Amino acid sequence: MLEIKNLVKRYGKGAPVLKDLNLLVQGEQLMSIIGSSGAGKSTLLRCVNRLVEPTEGSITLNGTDITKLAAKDLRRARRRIGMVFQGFNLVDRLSVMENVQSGRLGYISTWAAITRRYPAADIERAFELMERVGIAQYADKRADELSGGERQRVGVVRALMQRPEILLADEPTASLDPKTSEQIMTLLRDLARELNLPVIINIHNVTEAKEFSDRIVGMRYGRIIFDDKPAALDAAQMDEIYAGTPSEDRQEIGAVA
Ligand SMILES: Nc1ncnc2c1ncn2[C@@H]1O[C@H](COP(=O)(O)OP(=O)(O)OP(=O)(O)O)[C@@H](O)[C@H]1O
Repeated sequence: MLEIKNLVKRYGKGAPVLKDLNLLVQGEQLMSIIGSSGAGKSTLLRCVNRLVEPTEGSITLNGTDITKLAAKDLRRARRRIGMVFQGFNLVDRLSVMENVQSGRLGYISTWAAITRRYPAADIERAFELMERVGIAQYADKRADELSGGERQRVGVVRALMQRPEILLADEPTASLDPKTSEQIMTLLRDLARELNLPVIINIHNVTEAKEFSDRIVGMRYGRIIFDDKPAALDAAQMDEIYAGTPSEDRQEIGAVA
């Protein structure tokens, strides 16, 4: 369970971009964060693993307040938080298996990692996960030989190798074509259920968010102004979340009822 309480983020001496934000996320649900550009979606996601330092408030993951941790404990806590990126963040010249095993860095010895002598249990788990997401046949291929959708599957498996307690995905489909995007969203939704894993996705495409999420959080100017099931996201709510966003931009992302 992730519990965010009274979270405030200020960059430097600027006005807060997250304003006293509260959020509770439990297992087995795919939650999408939507909102216009600059609403604070990325900042919120990045506060959870402290890629961005929160200014005030607490972020508690299954009993551990992440905001209170010093370097060593923070490193340990970060292993419990999986992250999937828009640009996949793979090492192109390494194989799929090597990329996947990098999710276990911090668990295995540096020597084992350098010599690529991964524990048998890690190899077995990697194959199980790769088979689950449909990339096992590419284990020995270089990451840059794969398509975008396949690369994002590698990113997902790498994150799952950590056995995370929560999975954060920052615009995971923004670099993909519509059909592949749908496949990745389906995969993330199904994995949330299968692994009883809360998945939080920061996403621009409202059509996808509505189709695949169990819950949608709408942000505006650093605050949550909508938090409900997708079906509850009506025209009035959408107008509030996207007020000021040009209508052609809203059409493009499906931010119209
Ligand atoms: N490193 C930074 N330094 C200063 N201001 C920042 C920094 N990162 C983000 N901001 C500001 O914080 C606000 C929220 O940005 P954030 O990227 O979290 O929004 P977002 O909703 O994710 O936007 P987008 O959809 O465009 O990615 C914006 O006003 C942005 O300019």
